Amino acid sequence: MPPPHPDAPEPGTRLGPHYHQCFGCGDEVEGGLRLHAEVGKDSTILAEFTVTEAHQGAPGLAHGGLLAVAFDEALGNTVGQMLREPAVTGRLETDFLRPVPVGSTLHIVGKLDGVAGRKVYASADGRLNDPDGPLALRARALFVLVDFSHFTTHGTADPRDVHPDINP
Ligand SMILES: CCCCCCCCCCCCCC(=O)SCCNC(=O)CCNC(=O)[C@H](O)C(C)(C)COP(=O)(O)OP(=O)(O)OC[C@H]1O[C@@H](n2cnc3c(N)ncnc32)[C@H](O)[C@@H]1OP(=O)(O)O
Repeated sequence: MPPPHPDAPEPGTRLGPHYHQCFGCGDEVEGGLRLHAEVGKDSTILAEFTVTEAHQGAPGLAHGGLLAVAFDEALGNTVGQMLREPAVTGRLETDFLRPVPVGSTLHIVGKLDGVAGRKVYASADGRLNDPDGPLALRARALFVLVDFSHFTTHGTADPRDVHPDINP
């Protein structure tokens, strides 16, 4: 494992949305997850979001795909903040261990597991209603480091939309 980038934010730093219209963390998306994140100890990212009625798959229960979005977001933040390089999800694997009811808050801890060339491995646990609550989900992901042009070539991004810190 490489050490975190020298410019990686310090533990305790609150991380705002990386993009205001991001479904995972944006504050301008109706029904979005509005996931909040901060830097934890030992190069972890602590993220949380509260399941609302907009996130249901069955009556009163969170949709599994939306829970996977939360992990994609938390893990993407872990990779991006700790390595300070743009990356995209190549693979995301999620174990659903317990149902997650509407109204509950999911507490996610993401960590880097390794880097091999452009491939970055990361994993996360999600606990119900308390950082020490019952384990509800586990996820593992492979992110691939990309040049910033990925977002301008394939998307409509103005660099400033994605993250002010990674403007060329
Ligand atoms: C900086 C500040 C940051 C701030 C925080 C930001 C927070 C952001 C939070 C956002 C969170 C949300 C985030 C989102 O939702 S990101 C949105 C969802 N993801 C995508 O749209 C990605 C779409 N895919 C692609 O663009 C390309 O396929 C990529 C770029 C991934 C690779 O195409 P590219 O042509 O560039 O590279 P390559 O094909 O030579 O592959 C390179 C290496 O990777 C390995 N590989 C690739 N795919 C897989 C796979 N599926 N399983 C296993 N391995 C895989 C591959 O074998 C090779 O390995 P090796 O042969 O070298 O050993």
